[in-house]
Amino acid sequence: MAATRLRPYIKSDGNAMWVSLRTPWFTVVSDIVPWCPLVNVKMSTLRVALLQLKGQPTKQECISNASAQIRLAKDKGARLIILPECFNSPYSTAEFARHAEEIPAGVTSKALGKLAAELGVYLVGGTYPERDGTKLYNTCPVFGPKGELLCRYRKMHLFDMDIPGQCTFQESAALTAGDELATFTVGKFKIGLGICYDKRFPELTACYRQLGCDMMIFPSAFDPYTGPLHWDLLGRSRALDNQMFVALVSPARDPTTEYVAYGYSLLCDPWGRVVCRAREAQEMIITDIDLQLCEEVKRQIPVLRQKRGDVYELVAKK
Ligand SMILES: NC(=O)CCC(=O)C(=O)O
Repeated sequence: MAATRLRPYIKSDGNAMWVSLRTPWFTVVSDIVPWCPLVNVKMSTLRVALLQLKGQPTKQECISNASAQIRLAKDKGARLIILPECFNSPYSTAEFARHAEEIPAGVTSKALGKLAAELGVYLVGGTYPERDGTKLYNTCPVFGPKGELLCRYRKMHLFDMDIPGQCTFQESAALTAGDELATFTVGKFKIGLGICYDKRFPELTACYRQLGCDMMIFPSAFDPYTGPLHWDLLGRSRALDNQMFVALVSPARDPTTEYVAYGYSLLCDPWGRVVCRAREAQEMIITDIDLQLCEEVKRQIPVLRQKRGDVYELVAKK
């Protein structure tokens, strides 16, 4: 029997399927090839995994734990996989220098790049302390499916907070602040990067919106004191203001560490809804996000188009 020649067909609900080349566009349903791997894969969707990882005693163990979870995420079909802030070292100003490494020459970048290439995924490497000459940064690298470093984002707003008796942290005592936005694309998705405290600065996410991003990713290690009040609120606000998806990815909560991270990693949609959320322990949350939702919300509530550029303006200087 002669092999059937196929072409992709996108249904009105956005789902894609293969159909015979001979099939007229309007009679497609009767001619579906049932075993086709494209069936039920929406061209506008992206499967995202948020890995809420538990810290481990050594850097090598952190990398091994992350690698095992990344493999699991790939098995579940994730194309974009996100790790938390400071996933391979303690979140501590006293420890940053000891754990810092060059990016992408260091051991963590090499391991993540190799794994991204082996699995063919986009891997947002959470953050780890980066050494560049005499300077240290809190940096989020992104590796593409060929293992290449797609971009890096250096935390721009350093976490200097002092709530006596609750949380005192001075990241600026140990680190230099970055001053560049960083974006990458996965299919049709343009994605912007920030790190934890950065989400308190609405202008930053708005700048990414101006660049055309439909998703923001914030590897984070939020404090358990501010977490219950501000974590959801900030994620949802950035999503709603900018009509985009927002992923907040935390380490698992571990009460035995000096700095305790909040946990509760979550993903918000352009309506400002929390789509899925982890609890406190190590956990993977995985979901499909759909670009059409951004388009729909932008059409239905056109706040982005209705900004009054004649009265006020947001200017990205870099
Ligand atoms: N890692 C961070 O930047 C923590 C930010 C935080 O806890 C906050 O309340 O903001």
